[in-house]
Amino acid sequence: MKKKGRDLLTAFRKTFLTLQNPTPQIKMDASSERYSYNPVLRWNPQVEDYFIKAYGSLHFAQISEALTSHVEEGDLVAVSVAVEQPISDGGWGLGITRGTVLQGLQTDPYYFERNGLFIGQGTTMLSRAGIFRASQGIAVDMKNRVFNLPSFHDVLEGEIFLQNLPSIVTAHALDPQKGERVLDMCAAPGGKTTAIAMLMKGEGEVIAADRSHNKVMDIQKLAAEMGLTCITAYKLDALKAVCKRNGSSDMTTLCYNKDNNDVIQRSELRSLENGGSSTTIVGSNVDTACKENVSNEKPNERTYVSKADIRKNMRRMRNGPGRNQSLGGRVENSKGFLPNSFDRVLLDAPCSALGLRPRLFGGEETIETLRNHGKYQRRMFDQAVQLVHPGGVLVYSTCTINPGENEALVRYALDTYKFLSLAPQGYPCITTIMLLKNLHPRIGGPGLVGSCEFPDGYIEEWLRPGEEELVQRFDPSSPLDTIGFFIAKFVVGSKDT
Ligand SMILES: C[S@@+](CC[C@H](N)C(=O)[O-])C[C@H]1O[C@@H](n2cnc3c(N)ncnc32)[C@H](O)[C@@H]1O
Repeated sequence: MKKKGRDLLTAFRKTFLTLQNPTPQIKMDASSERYSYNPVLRWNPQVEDYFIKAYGSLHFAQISEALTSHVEEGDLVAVSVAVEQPISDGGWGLGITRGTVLQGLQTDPYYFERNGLFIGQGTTMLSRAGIFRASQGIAVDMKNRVFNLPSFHDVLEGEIFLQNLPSIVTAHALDPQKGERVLDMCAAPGGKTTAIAMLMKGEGEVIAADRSHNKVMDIQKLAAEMGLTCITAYKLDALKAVCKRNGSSDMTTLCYNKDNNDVIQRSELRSLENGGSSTTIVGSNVDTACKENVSNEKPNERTYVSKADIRKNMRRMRNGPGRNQSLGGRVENSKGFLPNSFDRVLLDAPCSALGLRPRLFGGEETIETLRNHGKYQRRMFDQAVQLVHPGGVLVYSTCTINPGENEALVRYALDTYKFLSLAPQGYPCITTIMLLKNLHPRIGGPGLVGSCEFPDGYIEEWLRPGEEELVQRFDPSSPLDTIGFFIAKFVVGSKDT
């Protein structure tokens, strides 16, 4: 292993890599000449502190990550790191990262356009999947470095998590508060879940659900890596997220009383969610609602500890919590949660992902499949809406530009659930400073008003005048240079009417 490559690995695993000379098999979307990204780094504040101390005036504040899914071993990639810039008030600012690298030859007039700091070119030693999976090895063998970058080795690993700007904005739109009970319904790999937990300063309960066992393990691993113990992850089908107690999922059942003392309220809730049983469940995750694999257990069955667990715990005691600390290979199943049992719910729905960039269209989506996404999302929304108590907040987001999955979902929601109203998402924001200061950024553009008639006569209704400014639509072709994304925030009113 070359020392240079090893030293740079940690940095480059989470650094901006873009295909510079794509292999002939890769075809770009004809309408898009460039690969562009707009990722923003979330810092663990202690690391930021350490980093600034360690590197003094260097002021690294962002490392952008934008590794296309098509990078294969042996590809030539451009590597950029975004840095903090001086701003007009004399301080340091995080200009929104633009890791934009145009494709083409060096003679291309846009060849050098990038707002990140271009640090050189290299050859990938692993595929993209390999780079993000491998815990050691060389990610990129730098062939052509512009200058010497200090090694990030052992400094940032497991401490930072990179996200697209709209994803970060989504967590801020949810605006979770300390001490609240928050559900992230389609949570894997846990990017927004961890952002939510960080906004809550680790105080409260963040429940992350996904239907995939392995993806739930990814959430657990990420939460453990980031030291976010307020996150509990479950395997759960979001289409069955509402737990039917005594055969009923009556939406008006109020399990959550805002006026009550929090502790009493939560213990009552747990009791209810465990079927009203007085059994005390010993061990972790007592907060699970209606758990399949716990609710019928006898207390003493929870005391069994496998040899593997003992070995793991010994390793942990010896090494302390590290990036490889995971909660184990077991994943808890959940049978769902009681109606009105959350302060806030995020439904970051599976979607057609037509906002992702670079988007290499394989022509796989048809009008029918796009409509099917919408139907699936509405069914999930029907569940989500039941889980938020009156006065709570529900945020719906997608990474698609398809109005049928965005504005049409909002229309459906407002027309179906009269107790829902769209909530403003914050103030216009031009720098990510607002994000870091926990202000509420409104960065995306307005939603689409009107409707669309399809050839088969089906009319898809979008937003009505006045509603467009209450949602955020991120257009990937806008100067903001983000992925395509959509965020709607609903406030839940009284469900009695
Ligand atoms: C857009 S991704 C979520 C990204 C995640 N919120 C983040 O920011 O890291 C959608 C997720 O929904 C999950 N999913 C799809 N159908 C589901 C279902 N019926 N129940 C629960 N999760 C589902 C997928 O496994 C996928 O992880």
